[in-house]
This record gives sequence, C-alpha cells and structure tokens, in this order.
Amino acid sequence: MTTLFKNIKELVQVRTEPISFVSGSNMKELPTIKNAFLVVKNGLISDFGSMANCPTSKFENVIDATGKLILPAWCDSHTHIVYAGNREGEFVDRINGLTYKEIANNGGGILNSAKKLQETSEQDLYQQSKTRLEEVIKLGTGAIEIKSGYGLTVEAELKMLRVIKRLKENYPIRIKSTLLAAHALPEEYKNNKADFLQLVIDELIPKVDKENLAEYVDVFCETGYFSVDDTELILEAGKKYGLIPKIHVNQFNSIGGVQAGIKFDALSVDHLEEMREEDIMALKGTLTMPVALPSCSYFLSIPYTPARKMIDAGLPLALATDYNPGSTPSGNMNFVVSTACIKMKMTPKEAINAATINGAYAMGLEKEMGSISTGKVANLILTKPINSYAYLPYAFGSNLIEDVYIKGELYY
Ligand SMILES: N=CN[C@@H](CCC(=O)O)C(=O)O
Ligand SMILES: [Zn+2]
Repeated sequence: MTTLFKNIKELVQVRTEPISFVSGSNMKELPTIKNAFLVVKNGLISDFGSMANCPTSKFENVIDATGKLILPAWCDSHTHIVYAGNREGEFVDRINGLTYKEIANNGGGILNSAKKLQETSEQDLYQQSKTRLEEVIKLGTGAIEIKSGYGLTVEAELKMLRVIKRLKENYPIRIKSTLLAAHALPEEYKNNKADFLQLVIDELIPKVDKENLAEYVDVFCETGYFSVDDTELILEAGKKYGLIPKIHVNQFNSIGGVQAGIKFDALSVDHLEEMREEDIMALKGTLTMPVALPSCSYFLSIPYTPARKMIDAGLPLALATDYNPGSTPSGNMNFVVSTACIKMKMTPKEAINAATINGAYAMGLEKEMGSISTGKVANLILTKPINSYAYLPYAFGSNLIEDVYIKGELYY
C-alpha cells in the first residue's frame, strides 16, 4: 500500500540525519518543511520534501492536506493504563482537604487500586485497558510504555503484564512493557519490607523473564515507599535478567533516586517534580533521559518539573502522561504538551521535541519513531486546518487532531 500526503501546510519534526534525542539548546530547534509532501510505503515513511519535488507517479491512496499540519505521533513513555476501576472517590476526598499521602496512609491510593485489580479477571482487565489504549491512540499517541504495579502479588502482577502482552499483540502501535513490582508495600508486608523485596527478586522477576513479559524494571523510589537501597536491590536483580531501569524518582522528595538511576544506567528517570541542583548536575552527560509528567503535577497540585532549569543546564527532557487512576486519570498527550508550555515555560518547539523524539528515546524506540525520517514507522498526526504548530499548545483543550495514521493506515 502506498499513500501520498500532498499540500501539507507544514511537515513538522523533519530529521534527515539520525538523532537519538535532543538536549539543551538543541531542543529549541524543530525542523519543518512548509508546503510539503510525504510518501508512506508499507507502513514506513519512504519519502518527503517540498511540494515542488512531489512525485508524479501513481499512488493507491492520495490525501490532500491543504491547510493542515503533519507531525509524528506522540511517544508516551510513561503510563499505567492497565488498571481496574477508578478512584474518583479519592479525587473528591482531596477536594475536601485530604492529601494524597493521607489517602494512601488510610489504605487508599495504590493499595486501593491493587485490591480492585486483584479482584478483576484478566479478561475484564483487558477490556478496561483496551478502551484506554484506543482512546489515547485517537488522541495521537503512536507509541506507549505501560507499567505493572497495581498487582502487588506475584499472580496479579503477572496478570497485568499478560494484559500488556495481549495489547501488544492486538494493537498496531508500539507498546513497551515495564515491571513495576515495587510500587507500594502490600498490607501483609507492612512490617516486613525485606520479605516483599525478596519475593520480587526470587519469584516475580524470574517468572516475568520466563514468560518474557517485560523489557524494563521500575521502582517507586520515594519516602514512605521504597528507599534508594531498596531501589538498587531491585535494579540489580532486574539487571541479571536484562531488565533496563526506568524509575519513579523525586516525585515528592529528592532522596537520591536520580543518582541510583544513573548508577544503574537507567534509560529514564521519571517525575522529577523535586529537583536539587545536584540532581540536575548528576544527569549531565549521561544517557539517562529525564521525563516530566505535567498532568500529574496539574492533577495533584504539586510542583512542576523545573524544565527551564534543566534544559538551560543542557539536559534533554521528555514529556509523558503518567496515565493512571490515582495521580493522573488522563492519557492526553496534547494536554501534556500544552501544560508543559503554559506551566513549565517550555516553548512549543521544546515541548514537541520532548513529546516525540525524546519520548521515543525513553522507550528505546528512537530508531523507529519520534520524527519524520525515511524508514521510520508512519505513525502520524494530521491536524485540522490550523495556522501553525504553536497553535496546538496554545489552544489547550481543543481537539485539533483530524486523523491519526498508524503504520500509514487511518486509525478509527
Ligand atoms: N507515583 C507513583 N505512581 C503513580 C501513581 C500511583 C497512584 O496513585 O495510583 C504515579 O506515577 O504518579
Ligand atoms: Zn507513574
């Protein structure tokens, strides 16, 4: 199947030279071609350029994009979309004055979601999760990472990961799977964290490996959850099975999680709402991608990741949703990009780089996704008629996506 997109008002994030990610002042550059064409062949981008050079040969499918922009689909490198039920009760509790921490201490939070998930069949969990996946694809997401972490027993964690595996098999977008075994301490291990960690290390990780259920390992490294030492134990165990770290750090406190991630060559360190100077400096010159989750900051009314400080210090930054039932019940990358501009003072160029090529890198997909480059997968956003790409974050809350193409095919 060949498709020609012609008369594209602006083709955004065009990269002719291969890049892994952009950092510092390079994040301010977003190459585009105005009045462009794009050719897709067998699901891959095969050619693009200025309309003056548009091929005249016959195409099976021709799409006239007059007035519209094309961007690479969003790369959402941090989600928890496999979960059971919702937590709107806690949302109301927070409006009435309880804090996220108080709710968690009262048996709510992650433990609440774990209880619901343990009681949900694998089939039901799949049904609930696929609805969310379909929702985010229609919102322009073309690659996604999904974590376990609401199981908190060996069986329930495996159930979550098997659901992710089924999603991978049944949907055309790229999905990466992360074992987040140490997300919260189950009630029955309340006074015995060491035994829980041992269970993860001795039983869960080997079983995940045997069924080939994950490529990444995650830990919620945070005061009241898992310490830096706990984190390192899990990362070490994961490493023996080839699991690459992508970890939750610095959401509420800076306790050394960034440094632990770097020590274990984490692909990404995520959240980063609380960043000390030394955390920023530690990331300099590493291959670890910092990932900000502005929808989480918005929903919980916690600080935003200090993007300006980080980018101005020369770091790269990726943006992701964190879609989950507790801190971010939204998987809308368009909102993430807007919020990054509005609240974190990222320019539209920086935010689009962060949500495409840098997000792809944070999932190990930078060779396949995240830019308009020949040979990359044609996962594309076709906008409605708009003036410029800056209009996307500016008009926050409006759905400006006309169509999403996955592997070059229109996604309904
Ligand atoms: N912070 C840890 N995990 C999730 C939220 C967990 C929950 O509240 O269910 C997050 O990334 O925000
Ligand atoms: Zn998360």
